[in-house]
Amino acid sequence: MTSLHLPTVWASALTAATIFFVAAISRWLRKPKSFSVPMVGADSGDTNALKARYVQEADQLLREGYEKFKDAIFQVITPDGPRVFLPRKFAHDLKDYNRHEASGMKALADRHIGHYTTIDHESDIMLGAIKIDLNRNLGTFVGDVEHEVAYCFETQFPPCDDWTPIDLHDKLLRVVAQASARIFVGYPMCRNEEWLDCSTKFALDVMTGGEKLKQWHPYLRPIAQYFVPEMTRIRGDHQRALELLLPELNRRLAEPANPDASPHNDMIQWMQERARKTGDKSFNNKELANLQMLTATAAIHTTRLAIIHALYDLAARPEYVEPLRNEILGVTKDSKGILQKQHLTQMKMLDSFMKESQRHSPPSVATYQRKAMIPITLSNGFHIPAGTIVQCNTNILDETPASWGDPHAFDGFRFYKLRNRSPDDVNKFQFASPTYDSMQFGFGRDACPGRFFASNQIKIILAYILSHYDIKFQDEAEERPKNFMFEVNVLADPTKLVLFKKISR
Ligand code: HEM
Repeated sequence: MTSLHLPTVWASALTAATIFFVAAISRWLRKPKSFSVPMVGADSGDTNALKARYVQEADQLLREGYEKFKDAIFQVITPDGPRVFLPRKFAHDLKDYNRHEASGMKALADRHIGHYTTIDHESDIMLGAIKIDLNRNLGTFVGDVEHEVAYCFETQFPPCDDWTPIDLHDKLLRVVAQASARIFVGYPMCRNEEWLDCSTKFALDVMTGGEKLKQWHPYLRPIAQYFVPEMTRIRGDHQRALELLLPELNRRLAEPANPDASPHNDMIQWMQERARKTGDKSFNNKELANLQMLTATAAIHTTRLAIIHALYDLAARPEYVEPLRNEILGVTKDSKGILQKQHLTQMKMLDSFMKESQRHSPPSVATYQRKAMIPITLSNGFHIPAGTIVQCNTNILDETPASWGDPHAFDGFRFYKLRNRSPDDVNKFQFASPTYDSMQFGFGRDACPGRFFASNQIKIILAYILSHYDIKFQDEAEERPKNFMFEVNVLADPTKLVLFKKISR
């Protein structure tokens, strides 16, 4: 017996020793390049402690940078080396460069070592389908999404006849994924369990796999990727997505051609039409499946997080429930509770609450990040060499304009009041309006193209919850749970449960 197992034991020991040895060399080989700007926390002199602080409390480091250096550019030590943070005003300089000169997508891809995690894939077809087709059709599928949301709550949520604890991270992942899939891949694919599983897990594999692979020196990553399980899964996810989509694509192919109108109005259709019109020869079913995964990755987790933040804010501030519920009932009263596009536009209090929630809990404290694809010189003379990633310090609440009121208070109807100030302000303060003072969706021509869709999805889901459930924390006096940071990303506390109870009618 023992002799039979010896080779296995030796092989495992050798593999472990090799991994340890290669990882040690990997750390030793890494020589971070510094920039000639002041560094936050330099006086502490403890580089490892600074790196750990960046991972767990980047928001505080950026605040320290803001307080110490105010209008000046500074750098922060991170596990990936020093990173340059620009005061928010430099977003004005950067927005004049096009996406091939200063790229948000490339910055994101680099962050998650997109060459390996497969997200370094910029596609005009995908961007066009989101920026143009999705936004143009927003009004037409409010009812479809609402229907899918209702179906999801009926099938995925417990009855909630009495107060029932709900893990929002888990349940809302399903609701958002399915409601988004209704528009991305259409019905009945949006109810395909395997598709939902594949399209939601892919993003998690990209995040986790990327972080694990980043521990290795770039020279070693081509080999190290085979030691990271998530990297293997990512390769499998693409194949699985294609296999799952194929029956749907073949079913559509077999349908009789309709020269007047396609029976489908979804992202599959828009992507295929764009490829046909542009004659893009590289577009095939495999590429379509990849683009669907990328779209889901950009859409689902961001939207889910915004809803969780809003529900935490609502559970901690129950005084907002009644006015919001009244607004929803009021705007839908003539349509027997069935939502239409104009109802979403009319939900101005809800829109304001969402925006205030996002102001306090943005997706990231540095939402404006760009990779310089060419050398760039900022208006103060600071030179950004090609290949460098810079980001703006976009979430310093003290920089809020004085006319917005107390910058640190949570005022759920802050933007509702601002919108009512004058006709010019009606659009400026909407949830989906990125401005210099409100960069949660980025800024300029490359600001998030999915923000209008996200705004609708969030409203539909929150309106459903407010109309069907009461919600509260276990301990009613409980404060809003503190957010967690992972580097510059702001995450909602994943341990917190919210109690739901069906409203009796
Ligand atoms: C609450 C939900 C969402 C938030 C907070 C969010 C946030 C962001 C941010 C901050 C950016 C970077 C913008 C910049 O650097 O200027 C971005 C880019 C992007 N988002 Fe979103 N997003 C959300 C939902 C969505 C949805 C639903 C989709 C797809 C339907 C989407 C697709 C994209 C794409 C494709 C980009 C890259 C745009 C480009 O580089 O031109 N996002 N998003």
